Amino acid sequence: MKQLTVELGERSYPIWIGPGVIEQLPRLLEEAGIDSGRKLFIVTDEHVAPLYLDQTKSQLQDAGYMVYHSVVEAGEKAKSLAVYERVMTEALEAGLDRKSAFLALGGGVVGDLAGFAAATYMRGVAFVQIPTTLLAHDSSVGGKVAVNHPLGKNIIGAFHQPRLVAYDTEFLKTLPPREVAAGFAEVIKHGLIWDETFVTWLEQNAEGLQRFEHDLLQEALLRACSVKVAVVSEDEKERGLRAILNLGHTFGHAFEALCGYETLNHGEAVSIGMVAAAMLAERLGIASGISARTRHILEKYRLPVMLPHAMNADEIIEAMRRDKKGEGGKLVFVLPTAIGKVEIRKDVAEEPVREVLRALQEGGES
Ligand SMILES: NC(=O)c1ccc[n+]([C@@H]2O[C@H](COP(=O)([O-])OP(=O)(O)OC[C@H]3O[C@@H](n4cnc5c(N)ncnc54)[C@H](O)[C@@H]3O)[C@@H](O)[C@H]2O)c1
Ligand SMILES: O=C(O)C(=O)C[C@@H](O)[C@H](O)[C@H](O)COP(=O)(O)O
Ligand SMILES: [Zn+2]
Repeated sequence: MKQLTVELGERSYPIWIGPGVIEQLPRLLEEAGIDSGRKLFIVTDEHVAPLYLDQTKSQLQDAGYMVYHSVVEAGEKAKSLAVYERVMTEALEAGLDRKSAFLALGGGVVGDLAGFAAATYMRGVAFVQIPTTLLAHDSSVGGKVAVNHPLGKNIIGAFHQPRLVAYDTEFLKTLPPREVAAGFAEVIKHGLIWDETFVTWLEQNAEGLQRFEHDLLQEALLRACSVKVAVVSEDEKERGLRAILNLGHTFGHAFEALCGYETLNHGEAVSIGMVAAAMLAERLGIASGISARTRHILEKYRLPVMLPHAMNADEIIEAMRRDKKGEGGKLVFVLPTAIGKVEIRKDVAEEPVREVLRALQEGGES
């Protein structure tokens, strides 16, 4: 197993990646200062629970922890205030105190939800990420935790860093193909914002990576997580640099919200959003020839590059004006200037954005 470290002074923490990490969990918890004898509260979802909850729970119980759990519905709908309230009720009923810890066993939905519960339970308790999706190489690192509001993605949230990320890559073997593709959207994003050589490597190894060939998968996760680690270690609370991790997300979050968090999953919405960002950059004259390559790599990973059905442009723009990166309702985008390089553009005019939205629904551009 390999280790990366998020460097945040006294809140620094390790990310352990590899097959069999879960068997080391009790030791890793001890090393993170979460001693046996404490109460642990695992939040997981209805797909992950039958696969990995018993195994995880019994290892922790054998090591002397008192373990409780909550199983939430699968999918984005669980990132809601209603589900958050239920999780809090169950944690209170289990008698969790300030020395207890929340463990997120699942994908980004469970990670964001459990993390927000941990950030707010008795004003904040310890939190551990045990990611089970490919996409969660991104969501489990960096401490952004949140639930959604019908009017906006991740609007109710906090920054609350985990004490530890324990990423057992064996868990990925049961992921459905659609979720594998969604995970690659954020892997590709980490290349597009930071490192053209990583993008080229992802293009060259697309088949082997999608078959989850061990060495390739390990390398992809380490390279993608390293980008996230570098950015978060420099700008934990998104005062500046961290916003680059939002490539494709101004568009993507609006698409997700307007689908009622149903038709498109996060990775798919970000995929279309990254194509939109590349097209917008070309229209604004800050990049050329990048949208075709962006579209091409995403298609290689079986990701959508067009909106699946008609969406109202006024509503998309209204949702984008509520994006957390913006001030005073201005349209703010992370835009590529080349493959591997991005910049943040504040106060983008509406017309080029509308043109891009039209092209995304009508057949795109060559
Ligand atoms: N906090 C962050 O920095 C950050 C970063 C990226 C994304 N996110 C958030 O993450 C969420 C998306 O995460 P996701 O794509 O992991 O979605 P998810 O958590 O909904 O998981 C996707 C699906 O896969 C199932 N699943 C999970 N692990 C499995 C496994 N090992 N085997 C079989 N099925 C499994 C789940 O039950 C679910 O149906 C979004 O809400 C997004 O906003 C947060
Ligand atoms: O960690 C970050 O910062 C990111 O932007 C990573 C994104 O992939 C992720 O979807 C994040 O939750 C978006 O954050 P938000 O602040 O735009 O809600
Ligand atoms: Zn994302």
